[in-house]
Amino acid sequence: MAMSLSSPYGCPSDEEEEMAVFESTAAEHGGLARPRLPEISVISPGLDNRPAVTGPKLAVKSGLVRQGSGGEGNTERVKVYLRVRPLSEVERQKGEEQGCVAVQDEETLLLKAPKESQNMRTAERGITQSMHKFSFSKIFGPETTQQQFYECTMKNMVKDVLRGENGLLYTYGVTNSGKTYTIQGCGREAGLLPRALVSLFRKLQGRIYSAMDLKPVMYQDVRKLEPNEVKVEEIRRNSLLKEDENTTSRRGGTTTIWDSGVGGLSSTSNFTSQLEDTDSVCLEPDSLSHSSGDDLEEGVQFSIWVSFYEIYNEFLYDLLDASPSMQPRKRATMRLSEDKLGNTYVKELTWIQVRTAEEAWKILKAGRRNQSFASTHLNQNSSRSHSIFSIRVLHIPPQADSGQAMHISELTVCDLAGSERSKEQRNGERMKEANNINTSLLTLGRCIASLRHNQNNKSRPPQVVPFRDSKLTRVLQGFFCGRGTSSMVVNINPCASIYDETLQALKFSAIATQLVHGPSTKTRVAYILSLLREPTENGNESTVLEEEEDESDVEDEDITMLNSEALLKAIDVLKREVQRQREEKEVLEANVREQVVSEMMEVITRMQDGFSETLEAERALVEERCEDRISNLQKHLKKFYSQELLERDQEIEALSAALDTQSVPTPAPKANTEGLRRSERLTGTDLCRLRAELDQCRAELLTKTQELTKLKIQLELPGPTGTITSAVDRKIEEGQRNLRQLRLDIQRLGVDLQSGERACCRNTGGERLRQALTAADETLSKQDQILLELQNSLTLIKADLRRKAETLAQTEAPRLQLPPSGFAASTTPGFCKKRGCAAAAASDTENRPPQKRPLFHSLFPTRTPTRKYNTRAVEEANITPYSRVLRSRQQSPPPSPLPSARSLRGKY
Ligand SMILES: Nc1ncnc2c1ncn2[C@@H]1O[C@H](COP(=O)(O)OP(=O)(O)OP(=O)(O)O)[C@@H](O)[C@H]1O
Repeated sequence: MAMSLSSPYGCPSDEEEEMAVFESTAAEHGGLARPRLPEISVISPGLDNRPAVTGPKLAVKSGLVRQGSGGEGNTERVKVYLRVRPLSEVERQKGEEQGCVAVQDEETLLLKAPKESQNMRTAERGITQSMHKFSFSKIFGPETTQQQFYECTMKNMVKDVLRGENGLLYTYGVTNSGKTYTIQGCGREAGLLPRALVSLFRKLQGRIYSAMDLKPVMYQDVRKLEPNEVKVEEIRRNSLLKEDENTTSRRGGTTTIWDSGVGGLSSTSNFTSQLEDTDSVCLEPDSLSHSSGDDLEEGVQFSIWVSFYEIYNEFLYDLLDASPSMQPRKRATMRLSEDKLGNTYVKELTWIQVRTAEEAWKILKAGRRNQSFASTHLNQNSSRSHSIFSIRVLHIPPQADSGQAMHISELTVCDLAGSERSKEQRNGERMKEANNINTSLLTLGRCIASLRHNQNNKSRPPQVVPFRDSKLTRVLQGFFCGRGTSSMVVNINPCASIYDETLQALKFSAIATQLVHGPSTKTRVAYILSLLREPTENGNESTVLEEEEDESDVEDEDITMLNSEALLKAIDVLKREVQRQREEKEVLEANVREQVVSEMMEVITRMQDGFSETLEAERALVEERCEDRISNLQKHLKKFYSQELLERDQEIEALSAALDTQSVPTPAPKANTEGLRRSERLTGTDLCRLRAELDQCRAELLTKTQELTKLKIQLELPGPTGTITSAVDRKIEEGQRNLRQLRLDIQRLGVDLQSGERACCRNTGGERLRQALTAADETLSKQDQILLELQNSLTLIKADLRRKAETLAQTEAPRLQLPPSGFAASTTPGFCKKRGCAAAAASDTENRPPQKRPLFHSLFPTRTPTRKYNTRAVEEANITPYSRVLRSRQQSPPPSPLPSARSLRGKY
């Protein structure tokens, strides 16, 4: 989401500006209400007449709180310094100098909107003023030197940190306004940080604890290191220091590109940056000459550790962790964690022990090489991240081993990234950075506004301060909540072209100027002392404490000045207080737990109801689906079996048709017969085979019938009758043999058909098959009948022929004396014999016609022997093998033709 700079600070824009926020803008100038606005908008904490926030009730009473610039009775306000940087030559040539920034006095700044600014346009429409007045703790003009700035801003913080206080200094401003210049410096113009380091080490001369066995960890704890851990620390420290030396020796304008971890290659660290111009901390000879460590605690030694990290695109990167490489690589991010008291700290942050300012300087430079810089349209070497350099001072008492408490104090210097209109960034990565920078600065602004609101409205319920909304505010939270004091340096650039941005930055800082510090370490001491003055249970105040009260005033509220009796008393009071607070908390916790439990129970009940409803609905749905599936299955099964039955019926019809026509080949089993059961497939194959054999038999029968017909015709024709009859006899015999064979085959086929029909016709149109087979049998019977008739005719013919032969013999007897040569053969014994044979055969045939009788006997053993042959033959012809099957069926109960739908369903 692109954000413009119009209100990234939690400040309303000019249009929405509230009088309550920016204090007495109109009231100061005659109370003119809109639309007639005053010419100048006055934004100043000093002009706030309302009583500023008071600290802890009893702390004020005892007068322990330091007086701030806000006047008597106010707690100490947060120091907000303004630094105006000089215009560069190029900027002057571009006409940037339009007198829009004017320092009126040490605390007052006047802004006049230039012609082209947005502010001037809105002012011309009467919406806002074109001039704005701001007040700050101190304003530093363009001519201010680094040394002067240090003296007025950070020098005291260094003193405080050596006394055991924590301090934060952060720079804020539009990009290219001089923040990095102020913190780190440029060339020989060392900034606040190197000066602070030099000052610190000068004060600690001879008091440095050089062993590395005590290391700061977590929020503000100390850990004793094992010898092997000390070695690791030594290696890490030396490698960083060596890295600086190596880099210095190969310095020549090389640029290293680092992968920032999130958005690809976006961080550029230029070796020829401002800091690299100096190999050592360069300060004026007399700048810190008066520094001395006289006010340090007696016998205490100091171990100094530094860390350096940045917040880039809402990710934390350790700037001292990276080993140098010329290859782009992915940097590891760090996480924020909380100790058991809820204090936020950076987990796995590298802390390096330094023993001199030079070492600290080298570490700073080594870390800076890993920092995210990029070129923007306003600044060639713009910081794209918030960089945080921390110095932790371990106050090691002389008898540290004897269990005497060790103390830690910290000085943190934060160089915030410059705010900028994100829409002016054409590069996607720069735009993303700008958005993240603006978002975190916006959160910082909201936090400061909420803190101010809470401080000004003690009687109302406090607002939640959104520290958790950004990494920056989370890591700085402690400094806004009593961990120490914070100071803000607002940097501005007097260029006319960025007037609107400068105005917004100043409005943001105006809110910060109204902040007071949270209860500091000192005020906590005051709080303890105030507890000692609390009325005792019998209503009298502690006399010991009354004595100590004056003393504490005199001794500048130092608790260590109290005598042991008072301290013991204080401890007792504190113990009681702790006990009381614990009990309070327990009651509170019990209430909270009760509420949580009841709410949870409600939620669980609601969830239970919801689940039951869902379960019911699911069950109904599943039931419905199952029913649907069952009905679908039934439908499909029904369809499948109907189809199956239809196909079988068609097959049977085809079979019947084939049997009827005797010429149409039996249709081959369909390709989909694979799905049929094995028995059905076997039956189908057998049927085919049987049909083929039946057809063959019929064809043979037809041939024989034709031959018989031919013979009959031949017999009617005149000719050598003996030859003809004998040939006919042979043929008849042959035909009879064939017929016997055929009948045997038919009998076998009948049996096979019977079994096949049993297997196949149970579920199909068996009736039709039966009819077809009956018809076939009838045809066969008719043919048998014809054959019988033929045989009878043949017998008659033979008898006729015999008679004729006898007649002929009688008529030819006289001629036997002189038989003609043509009849010699017929009068030969062979001939007679043949004739005799023929007669015998005829009589035999007559006595034993037809040859099929034994076959019919075997086929139809039930025929009545008393009947005449012809009747029997007809009967036997009517009793076909299939009719036997039918008869046997009629005797046994018929199988059910089709399985019921119920049995099918049960089967599947
Ligand atoms: N007081 C000053 N005297 C002389 N030159 C200055 C002063 N302040 C800033 N400059 C110069 O102005 C330029 C921009 O300064 P600097 O890089 O410190 O800005 P910045 O606010 O840190 O920018 P960014 O937020 O983009 O990092 C630098 O060239 C610096 O040397």
